[in-house]
Amino acid sequence: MSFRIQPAAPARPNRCQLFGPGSRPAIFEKMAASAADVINLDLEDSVAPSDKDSARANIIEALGSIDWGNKYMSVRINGLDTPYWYRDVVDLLEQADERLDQIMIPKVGCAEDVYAVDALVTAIETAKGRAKKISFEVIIESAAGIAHAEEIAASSPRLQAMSLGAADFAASMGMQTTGIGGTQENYYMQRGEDRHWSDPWHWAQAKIVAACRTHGVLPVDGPFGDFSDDAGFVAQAKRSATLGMVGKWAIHPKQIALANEVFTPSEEAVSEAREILAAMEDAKAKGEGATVYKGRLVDIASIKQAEVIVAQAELIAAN
Ligand SMILES: CC(=O)SCCNC(=O)CCNC(=O)[C@H](O)C(C)(C)COP(=O)(O)OP(=O)(O)OC[C@H]1O[C@@H](n2cnc3c(N)ncnc32)[C@H](O)[C@@H]1OP(=O)(O)O
Ligand SMILES: O=CC(=O)O
Ligand SMILES: [Mg+2]
Repeated sequence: MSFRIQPAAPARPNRCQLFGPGSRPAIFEKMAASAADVINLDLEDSVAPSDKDSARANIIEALGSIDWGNKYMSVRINGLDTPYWYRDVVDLLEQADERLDQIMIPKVGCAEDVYAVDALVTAIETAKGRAKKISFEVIIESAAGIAHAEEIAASSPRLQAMSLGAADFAASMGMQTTGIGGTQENYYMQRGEDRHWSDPWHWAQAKIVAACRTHGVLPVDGPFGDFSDDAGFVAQAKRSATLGMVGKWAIHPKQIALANEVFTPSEEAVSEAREILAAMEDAKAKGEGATVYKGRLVDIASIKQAEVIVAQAELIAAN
């Protein structure tokens, strides 16, 4: 470890973030009754410009009137390049009750984008005497966002999570696809007759995970648009979990259980992790730093790997 210790990310479950348009209040009760850890009520791209004002009012009303249980409540505001975002922040902070936990800032391109929202939020919180300091999450979904991922991850003590937004990201990068996440037909390796599909999102996800882990922020995988393709969703989620992401968005209720399952360590993984910790305790008692577990090397680094899995399982069990 560097002399600078890696900060811990917020200790709350974030396996699934369920999205719903703020202009569709009929689904809010269903969102509240779902098994998602985080609820994202949307004011941005799922809301038509003519519905922005009513969607804002719907969300403010619903935050106060619906029983959201222990869900972490986030509202996605409009981007800083629009005329809507300041009104989103002002109305939410002035009118929404303390049930609002977080604001999601989309299309963040640099640390100053977060700074601008932080300044406005801080002024309103102080003026209104709001007891709870709200947190932020950001979406990396542009060329500038991914280029500046690390400075964005360090941009504000309010920042708790960072998602990859595959749809806008693809558009900003000029990628030849209209798919939202998942396998891309033309992204493959060919050897003779054999074709293997590669993962075009991998490098951006890895960059986001590194930026987040450096600064104690939760890395999250964004939307998977084809909600008829469960196997594709699960494969994408498993790749994200393997890379270190803690959760994934659901843009349809059927994706919630899939995300929860992938981002909850299996009983098998947890018991293996506990066995590794026990094997390393035995090794330590014998004055050894390395030993053999099921025919493979485990050493002091294995303790840290196993602890990641046990800590994830304990966090989920406690919530
Ligand atoms: C690229 C991005 O920015 S992604 C993030 C922004 N996008 C969004 O927020 C979109 C969120 N999702 C949706 O709006 C909707 O799920 C849609 C438009 C994709 C599909 O909606 P529908 O056509 O109603 O889907 P469908 O008929 O399969 O719904 C099945 C049931 O789930 C409900 N449902 C649909 N979406 C949601 C949701 N997001 N949350 C909770 N319940 C929902 C429906 O009301 C329906 O309930 P019922 O069985 O009681 O009638
Ligand atoms: O906002 C999400 C995206 O994929 O774009
Ligand atoms: Mg987007």
